[in-house]
Formats: sequence, structure tokens, C-alpha cells
Amino acid sequence: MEESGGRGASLRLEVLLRHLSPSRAAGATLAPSPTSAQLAKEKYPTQFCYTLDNNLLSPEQRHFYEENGYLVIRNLVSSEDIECFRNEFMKICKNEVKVPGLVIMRDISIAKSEFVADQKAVTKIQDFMGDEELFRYCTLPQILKYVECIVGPNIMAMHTMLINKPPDPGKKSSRHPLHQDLHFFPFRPADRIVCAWTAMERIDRRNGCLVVLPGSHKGPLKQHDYPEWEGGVNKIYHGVRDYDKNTPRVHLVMEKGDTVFFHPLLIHGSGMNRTEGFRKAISCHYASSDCYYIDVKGTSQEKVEEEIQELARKKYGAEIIVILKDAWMVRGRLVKGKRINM
Ligand SMILES: CCCC(=O)SCCNC(=O)CCNC(=O)[C@H](O)C(C)(C)COP(=O)(O)OP(=O)(O)OC[C@H]1O[C@@H](n2cnc3c(N)ncnc32)[C@H](O)[C@@H]1OP(=O)(O)O
Ligand SMILES: Nc1ncnc2c1ncn2[C@@H]1O[C@H](COP(=O)(O)OP(=O)(O)OP(=O)(O)O)[C@@H](O)[C@H]1O
Ligand SMILES: O=C(O)CCC(=O)C(=O)O
Ligand SMILES: [Fe+2]
Ligand SMILES: [Mg+2]
Repeated sequence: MEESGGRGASLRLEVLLRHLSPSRAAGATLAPSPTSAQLAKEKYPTQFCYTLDNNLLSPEQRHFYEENGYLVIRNLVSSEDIECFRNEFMKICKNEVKVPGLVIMRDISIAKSEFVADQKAVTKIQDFMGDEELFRYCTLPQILKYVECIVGPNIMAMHTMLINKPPDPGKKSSRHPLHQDLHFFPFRPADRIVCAWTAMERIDRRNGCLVVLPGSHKGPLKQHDYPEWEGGVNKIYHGVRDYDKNTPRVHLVMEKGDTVFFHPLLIHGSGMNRTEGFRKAISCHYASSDCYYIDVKGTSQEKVEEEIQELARKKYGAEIIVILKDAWMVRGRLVKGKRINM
């Protein structure tokens, strides 16, 4: 007795398969469908250098990051999570929560005025790794998935910020000059570093959205200086000294929860806040734990190191000598994989 479907049926199947796809003819097992990484290589045969082989980014997304140095993913962080981060930030501003290692910055226009325990006094908080609630942002799996496509499987959270851009006091000091984040980082390689920046509300040109120069990540790290702004510039808000003024600027209009991933050499800044609200964004810079520290002495980054040391001396006393590398090693936190060099 012949099994149901026997030779006759398999012959018919073979003919059908040949008809559908000559390469899947009899004998050959069904080939698995091509992965996203394979598709990307077929479609864009040039070498990828800013992204790693992965099966998350579509070929178009991967190509976009390679060419432009940034990629916006819509609606990546939930409203609920963002409200938790907002509440925690408010508690920090009201002094209800003390976070070890946190740096609180006030806008230059209010830095010298009387202290008020309110978000109105805070332009940005930095290094919130010691706050478990805010740090949860850096560990969100949907963010780390994208980060892994750029930095690989061993991921350190190196630098964290919650930016609370105040209504401009009329001096344009709420602007952030165009800069490259790598200017502040004494580690390399740049291609294994990425920033995730999430809008905590709708952010457009009225409240000071991010402005990027697409493709600028392909250039070198540039010389940075304080811009000559009449209304004053915030401490450490260095800007690129010269950049191609003809490069088109792109204003990234983002909705709450939208997240942009960008390369540390991408030239970016943000405009002034013309609204009455405090424009909020949360961000984390990630690096592969395979990265290594560099000595910035004798480079364009030397001045940053000196300036940060000077701030630390003022704050903690004259005898303190901050080794930049040590300061980064203490702050950095592993979020995925193994801690190697960093
Ligand atoms: C990807 C980006 C990477 C980065 O951004 S890495 C850059 C690292 N960033 C930093 O190190 C943060 C810099 N900011 C700070 O450390 C602090 O905000 C800063 C400036 C020390 C102020 O700390 P506070 O604890 O508020 O100290 P303080 O009230 O005693 O002020 C000390 C002196 O600084 C002045 N100041 C405070 N906020 C300022 C501002 N926004 N712009 C300009 N000057 C500012 C303040 O007036 C005071 O000056 P003075 O000593 O009285 O002459
Ligand atoms: N003189 C300057 N030096 C360095 N950066 C600057 C200077 N003037 C403006 N910027 C920065 O350049 C970026 C782009 O400026 P641009 O005028 O295109 O947009 P914007 O000021 O953000 O928004 P809008 O044009 O809607 O006011 C902003 O991030 C701003 O902070
Ligand atoms: O205005 C912003 O949110 C961007 C700030 C920024 O680029 C930075 O602090 O490095
Ligand atoms: Fe930046
Ligand atoms: Mg402008």
C-alpha cells in the first residue's frame, strides 16, 4: 500500500516548486528567508561602518544611519514610563530625592539668583546613574535593541542627562550651540558610541527641538569654543568653531516617546525655547565596553578636561585631582553583556 501522498504527490510538489522558484527545486531543502542583515548587504553593497550586522534595522534604516548619522524611531518609549521619569525629576528638583553623583545645572541667567526648589531653577541634570527610577530609561529593552545594532552586545551607559530647557529669558541662553558630543568623551572608537535621546513631550521649533547637520558624523572631531553670544553661554556649552554653513540643517520635530539615536560626531544643537513650558528630553550615551580610554592631552579636547577639573576643584576643594578616566569609570554602568575595558 502506498502512503497517502506518495511519489505522485512529491513529483507534483517538485514541479510546483520549480515553477515557483528554480533554486528551490527538488532535493534542495527550503532555504530560510533572507535575514535583514543579508537584505541590507544585497541592497546596499557598500561597506557598512557605522552599524553592525543585525536583524532589527531594515535595509533602509541602516542605510539612513550610515549616511546621515542619526535615526528617529517613533513612539519607542511609553507615556507611562515618561510620566514616571517626569515625576522623579520633579522630586529631585524639590529636593525630595537625593541622588549620589548627580550634577544639577541651572541656566546661566538664573545661576546666580536665589535658590528655589523647583524645576524652574534647573536646566539639566546630569549623571543620574545613581537614581534607579531614571536609570531605568537606560535599560529599556526596546532602546537597547537599537543600541546593540550600533555598539554591539556589550553595552555601557556612560553619560546620562535629563534636559529641562527653560523658557528663554529673552537672552537666547536657552539655545544649545552646535557641537559634537565626542568633544566631551575621552574614549574611542567613536563608531561604537551612540546617544539615545527621547522626547518627553512634543518638541518642535517653538520649544527648541534638536537641530542636526546630516552626514556630519563622517567628518573629524572639530575644534570647539564658547560661542560669542551676547546673552551669555552656559558653562561647558561649547560649540563647533566652524562648520559648513551651507550644509542643510534638519530640525527634528518629535512627539512624546519618539527617540533619536545619533553618532557622537554628528553636529547638533537645539534652538531657543519660545514657549512658557520647560521642554523635556531624557538621554543616555552608550558605548561598547570594548572601547578604550584616550589621553586628551595635546588634543582639541584638552580644554574640556581642564575646565571640568577646574569645576571639580571649586566644588570639592583645591586638593582634588580628577583623573578624567577614573571619573568616567566610576560613572559608567553596564546595561548588557560583559564589562571589558570600560
Ligand atoms: C554630551 C554632552 C556631554 C557633556 O555635557 S559633558 C560636560 C560635563 N558637564 C559638566 O561637567 C556639567 C557642568 N556643570 C556643572 O558642573 C555645574 O552645573 C556647575 C557649573 C559647576 C554649577 O554647579 P553648582 O553646584 O550649581 O555650583 P554653584 O551654584 O556654586 O556655581 C558655581 C559657579 O558656576 C557658575 N554657574 C553655575 N551655573 C552656571 C551656568 N549654567 N553657566 C555658567 N556659569 C554657571 C556660578 O555662577 C558660580 O560662579 P562663581 O563661582 O560664583 O563665579
Ligand atoms: N552663532 C552660533 N554658533 C553656534 N551655534 C549656533 C549659533 N546660532 C545658532 N546656533 C545653533 O544652531 C542651531 C540651528 O539654528 P537654527 O537657526 O537653524 O534653528 P533654531 O534656532 O534651533 O530654530 P529656529 O530657526 O526655528 O529659531 C541651533 O541649535 C542653535 O542653538
Ligand atoms: O537640547 C538638548 O536636548 C540637546 C542637548 C545636547 O545636545 C547635549 O547636552 O549634549
Ligand atoms: Fe549633544
Ligand atoms: Mg534660529
